[in-house]
Amino acid sequence: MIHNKIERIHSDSAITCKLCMQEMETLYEHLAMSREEIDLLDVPKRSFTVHFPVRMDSGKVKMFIGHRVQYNDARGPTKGGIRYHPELTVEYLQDLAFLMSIKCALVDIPFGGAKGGIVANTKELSRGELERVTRAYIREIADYIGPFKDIPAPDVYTDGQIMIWILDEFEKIRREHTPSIVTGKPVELGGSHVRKYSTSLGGVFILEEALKKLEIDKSELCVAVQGFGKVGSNAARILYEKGFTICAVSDSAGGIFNEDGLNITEVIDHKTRTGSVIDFPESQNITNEQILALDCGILIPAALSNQIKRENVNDVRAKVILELANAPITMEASRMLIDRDVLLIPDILANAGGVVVSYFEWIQNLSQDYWEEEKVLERLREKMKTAFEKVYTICLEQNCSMRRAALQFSVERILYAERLRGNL
Ligand SMILES: NC(=O)c1ccc[n+]([C@@H]2O[C@H](COP(=O)([O-])OP(=O)(O)OC[C@H]3O[C@@H](n4cnc5c(N)ncnc54)[C@H](O)[C@@H]3O)[C@@H](O)[C@H]2O)c1
Repeated sequence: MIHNKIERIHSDSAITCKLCMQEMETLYEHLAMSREEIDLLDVPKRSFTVHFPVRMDSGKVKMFIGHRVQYNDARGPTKGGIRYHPELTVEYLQDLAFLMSIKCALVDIPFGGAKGGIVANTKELSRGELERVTRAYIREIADYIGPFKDIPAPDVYTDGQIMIWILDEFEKIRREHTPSIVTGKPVELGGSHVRKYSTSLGGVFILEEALKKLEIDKSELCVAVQGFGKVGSNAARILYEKGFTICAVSDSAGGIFNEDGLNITEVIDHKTRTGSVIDFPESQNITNEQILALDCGILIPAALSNQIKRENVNDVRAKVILELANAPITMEASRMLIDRDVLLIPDILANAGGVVVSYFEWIQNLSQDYWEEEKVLERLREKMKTAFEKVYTICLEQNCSMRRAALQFSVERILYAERLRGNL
């Protein structure tokens, strides 16, 4: 079950990459980029594969494959997750690392993009094997990572515990404490407050900015959230606490609707008790197709990719869509929504809050000055607000979609850094 979910999230990122790569090709033409500029952006700076033996619980030794891609470091050390997946390929990691470069530039944090991982099915590893595989991988790549070279983070099927094994192995090799080598650590060992809900909160800040631009008061619209996992439930909770009316939420079993609003604190309790949001008292059960078609004003897809497509796009009635999931809307459906003047806030902007708080964790580790939750919140708000302003301005000036504006803005920032360095 868990593994199926991981497969889906893995393929979600593949779809995001594909969509962005398609959009990039039209962007190259739009910006009339030179051959040198395209060539420089087209390839990762460093991309490598390591092979290493690990002793399994059976006593036998098994060979594993690991990859790491450091895409573009013009703006700073590279940053990106480590995922464990049986179908991981270096080509796919290159696309993901490129997207990380774009996201970091978009929210103006001084990092380039990276991505890496191990070809492994974690379902088939014991905890001890998982630890030995992680440590062996880090020994192989230790010369190429570091707080000012490349900083890993959690991704699909890796978590805070794995980050701590990475930290510990790296510190053993270096023989000194280096908490800034990795982000996504538990707060007790150098992690940052807010990290657990940073993606959702970053998206909420962006949504608030969008509503200001549209001169819409939160009391005028209600919100529907598709997906009630880490990202969706935190987004619903934060919006509810801020006084938004959340009229519908859903998970893989289905959704619930109450036009007067749901008490999200109680919905979270109900889901913890029963395993799903459905059958919540004082609400009507609906399907996942129906939630997308509600007359809700604000729609937040926070589940899987490809949820809104040609077949159902005409049913969508929201005025604002915040893409917290990766690639929840196909390119064709996106165009149709934009033609209908729906404000579509793209995933690369809407869900960038996670990497911003990773950056804050890195700063706190380097300075050994740990921030209160309030300070993290304020600084996250500032970063997201600034990124939104820049993207929205381009969008208005060039009459283009927010996705195009976001990609354009990031690419121009990266190319500018390359020019300053004399690489162009
Ligand atoms: N976790 C992060 O920080 C992060 C960052 C960036 C992007 N994302 C993206 O956000 C999305 C959600 O990630 P998450 O970490 O919350 O995952 P999660 O596994 O915690 O939650 C996924 C939720 O979607 C629900 N779901 C599954 N199938 C569904 C369906 N057909 N209809 C409606 N709901 C369905 C599940 O029941 C669950 O509630 C993914 O696209 C992920 O790539 C997550």
